[in-house]
Amino acid sequence: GPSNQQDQSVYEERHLRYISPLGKGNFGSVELCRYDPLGDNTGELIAVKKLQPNKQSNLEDFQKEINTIRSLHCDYIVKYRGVCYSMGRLSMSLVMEYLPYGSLIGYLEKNRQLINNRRMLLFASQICKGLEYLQSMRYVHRDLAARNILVASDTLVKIADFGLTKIIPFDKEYYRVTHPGESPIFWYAPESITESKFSHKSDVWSFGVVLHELFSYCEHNCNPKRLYMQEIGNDMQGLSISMHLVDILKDNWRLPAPPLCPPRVRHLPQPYATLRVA
Ligand SMILES: CCS(=O)(=O)N1CC(CC#N)(n2cc(-c3nc(Nc4ccc(C(=O)OC(C)(C)C)cc4)nc4[nH]ccc34)cn2)C1
Repeated sequence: GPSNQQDQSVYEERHLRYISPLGKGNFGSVELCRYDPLGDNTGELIAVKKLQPNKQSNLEDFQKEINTIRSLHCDYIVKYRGVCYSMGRLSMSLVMEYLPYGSLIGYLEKNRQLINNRRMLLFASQICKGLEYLQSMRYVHRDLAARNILVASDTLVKIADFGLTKIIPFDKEYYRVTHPGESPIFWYAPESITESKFSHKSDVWSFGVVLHELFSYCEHNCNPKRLYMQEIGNDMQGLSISMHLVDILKDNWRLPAPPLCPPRVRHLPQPYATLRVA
């Protein structure tokens, strides 16, 4: 690969210094490491994603995730750095840029007082531009949520975690998933719940839920899951949660605008109102 360390593409495991855990999911986990070939602690900090050594997480999906993130070059999408092979265990890890401020959820909860509407709209526009870039590459993210948005600085956020991302076939407008798996249904558009159909439009729906999280400052007592369950809980009749959710959405119930949401965001101008958002 290119000479300087920044564009490194293969990282040698022997120079990787584990520092701390950064995040965890069903099939993978992300760790903070320092890549320190000189052994003098001057190496760069990197985020390393490993597969959980359980049976379900399969290497093929991880390989697809690596190929996806490697093909993305956008200021509003977390950057691929390279891969690290661990021969002994015949497995590999994904090396990415380390975003020091962590997930958007923790950042909003911690810095709530300091963040005004102007900054909130800046973050929203950056996520929107990241999504626009993904759509220009025919990718559907399928897991757009505040938990998967990372904070690079006080004025920059990036879309991360491409574990569920799919490419829309050239002759279709949507991607149909065969195995719904662990679905984040409270961020899903109705057609994704009922027909496992994912498209640029369903990503826009999820972006609407992310806007709700943003203007709720990711407060856990008004997160989308809790608000939807409160609404559904009132008429639980044995149907599955997802069927109840689709019912209230088809009855045009929507997440209530967060109390602190500015009027111009609360009431989108008419043309945008047709943009189905959560
Ligand atoms: C879903 C399966 S998953 O396991 O693959 N996985 C979880 C996932 C969700 C998303 N997105 N994730 C990505 C990162 C991540 N974090 C960072 N920085 C930081 C910096 C600070 C902190 C922090 O203060 O944390 C504590 C716990 C509050 C001390 C956390 C993270 N930089 C990154 N660069 C590339 C990825 C990446 C973490 N979790 C993707």
